[in-house]
Amino acid sequence: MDQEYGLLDTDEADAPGDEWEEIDYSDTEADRIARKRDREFSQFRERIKDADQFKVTESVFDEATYGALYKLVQDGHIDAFGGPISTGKEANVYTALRGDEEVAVKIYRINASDFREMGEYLEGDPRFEEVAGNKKAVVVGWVRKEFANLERARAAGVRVPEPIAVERNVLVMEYLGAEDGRAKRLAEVSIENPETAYEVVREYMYRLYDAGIVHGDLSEYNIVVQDSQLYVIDVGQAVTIHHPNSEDFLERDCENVAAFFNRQGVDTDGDQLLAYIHEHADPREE
Ligand SMILES: Nc1ncnc2c1ncn2[C@@H]1O[C@H](COP(=O)(O)OP(=O)(O)OP(=O)(O)O)[C@@H](O)[C@H]1O
Repeated sequence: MDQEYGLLDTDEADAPGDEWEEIDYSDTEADRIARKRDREFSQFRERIKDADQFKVTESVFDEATYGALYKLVQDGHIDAFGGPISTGKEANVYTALRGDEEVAVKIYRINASDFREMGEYLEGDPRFEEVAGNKKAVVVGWVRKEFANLERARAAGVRVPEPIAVERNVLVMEYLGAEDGRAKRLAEVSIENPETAYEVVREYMYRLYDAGIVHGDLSEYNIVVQDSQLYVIDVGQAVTIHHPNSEDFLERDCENVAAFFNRQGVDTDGDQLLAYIHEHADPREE
């Protein structure tokens, strides 16, 4: 790990001498605790704002995002921030430390997110019925959906990053790495045995569908390789089979995946892959 981490010490406000200046004896104990917490939070926010690794991507953070990061630090899910792994349209992904384990932190930008489109992906999902056309609620629902989809995919036997914590628009998950940084996307590596890789991805697609979900954006860009194993990422937009377009999404995923492996020399196409999944799966209806 040669990544630079900005260590976060949320106890800094406890430094000797710090707590005596502002004591007002008319305060209740609760007032004093609240003021101390406010002070610690603003110090935390200033440190994050000043941190070099966030300067390039500073537009990520609205006030409530600082609050979410602070909560994750206090709850012990993040101890130090590393650098950015990816700056996407809707979310940025950073490395961070949790104890001495490296984790990935995906931060959705409430303002930049195309929440109308996101809202469409929540449609028909019984787990997120209560999320209406409210932008913040949609983004927060989306992140919770990504967390829940990661859990469901894992339970179905699909390799995905282990979800660790979710707080408002921030998701903490297992970091997938290689010797020289983040794990490479399938599109970035030369595949030794495309036939086997195809069979693994086909099995993953079948298992997801059997568990009642469809990825909805599956391609060589959302499958990564760590230690010769394939992992599916970016399951935020994955829908349950209740979604009115779930079959169209499955068909599109099959087209994209089959086209990629076809270019690698595997004799397949979208129709064959779709037929395989339909033939083998008995989707769960919950
Ligand atoms: N858990 C992880 N471990 C390591 N790298 C990750 C992890 N999650 C995401 N990444 C990296 O960050 C990139 C973006 O992640 P992801 O696809 O989840 O976000 P996104 O904002 O939807 O991206 P995009 O806008 O490019 O579709 C991935 O292609 C991958 O390289």
